[in-house]
Amino acid sequence: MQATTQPYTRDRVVELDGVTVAFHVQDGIRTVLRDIQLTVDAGEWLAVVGKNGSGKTTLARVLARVSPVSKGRVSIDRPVQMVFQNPDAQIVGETVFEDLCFGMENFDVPQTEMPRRAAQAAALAGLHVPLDTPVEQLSGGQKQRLCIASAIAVASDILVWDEPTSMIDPSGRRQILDTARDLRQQGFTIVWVTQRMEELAYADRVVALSEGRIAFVGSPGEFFYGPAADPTAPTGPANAHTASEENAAGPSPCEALGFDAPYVVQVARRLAEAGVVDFRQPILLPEDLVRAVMDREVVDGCR
Ligand SMILES: Nc1ncnc2c1ncn2[C@@H]1O[C@H](COP(=O)(O)OP(=O)(O)OP(=O)(O)O)[C@@H](O)[C@H]1O
Repeated sequence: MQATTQPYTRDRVVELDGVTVAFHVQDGIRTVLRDIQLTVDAGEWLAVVGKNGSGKTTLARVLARVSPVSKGRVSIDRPVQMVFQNPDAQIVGETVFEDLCFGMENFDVPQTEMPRRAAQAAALAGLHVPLDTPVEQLSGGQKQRLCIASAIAVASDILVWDEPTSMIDPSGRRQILDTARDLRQQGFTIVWVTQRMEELAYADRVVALSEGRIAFVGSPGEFFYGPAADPTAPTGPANAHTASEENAAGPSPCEALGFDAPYVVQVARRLAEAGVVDFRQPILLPEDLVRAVMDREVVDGCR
């Protein structure tokens, strides 16, 4: 099974045209983003990766309209909210309800509308606690969900997540990813900034930044296996495993940019090189690999 089988509509909700962001620093001007051309479609999951300092957070802030640009055009047709790394830096209320109301007040949501919206947003974000729960009683994962609920409560359906899993444990990470996947299923547009390669499996597209420029745009399969691994490429799915073998010889875009591919991708590529598995779709998740191995028609030594 592919990780990204869910179709998304092709209505463009974000367009960056020639965006450059530069800051005045002590010894002159520092250009952090250079000539960025980027679109985001409604309902899409766009992952943004890059090394430290490559400009990911700045790009996220431009998308959320909290960072001005020095040059270029930003077109965004609806509210965008950010979900940050550190929930404590984002939470201002003493209770869940108070925190949700704070954001809604800033967006002029009528008082009478707030309880309904708060309850709905908390449920969508998977925050299943009474709304009068003190924030200090929430776990790290629940605080993240509160930040997500705050974003949803102000009627934003474009959520920009800036390394949301970087400060939480693996099980909390899994839950946040699942919440994002649920939201995407319900039509939310997700921009997911991360340095964790295994999280790219859930994206429709990956944008890789290097020194403030876009160094790669394509599917997660292309990112990890090379362009010919994309089943929609002209060679077609039937030839995809051959293409994967061809690509296996050279570095993938992921490797060329200095990242280690997720373990499952490394194993899949080795199995393909050894001729153990003919995968016709890029393997992105452990369950995809297990299925590809189970589905092979002939297993050496088991004829
Ligand atoms: N307001 C600012 N003034 C000057 N330099 C800045 C400013 N904001 C960001 N930078 C610099 O721009 C570069 C890119 O920063 P940014 O936070 O966008 O990168 P990043 O890819 O998100 O990095 P990380 O993964 O470390 O968070 C960094 O070198 C940073 O120091």
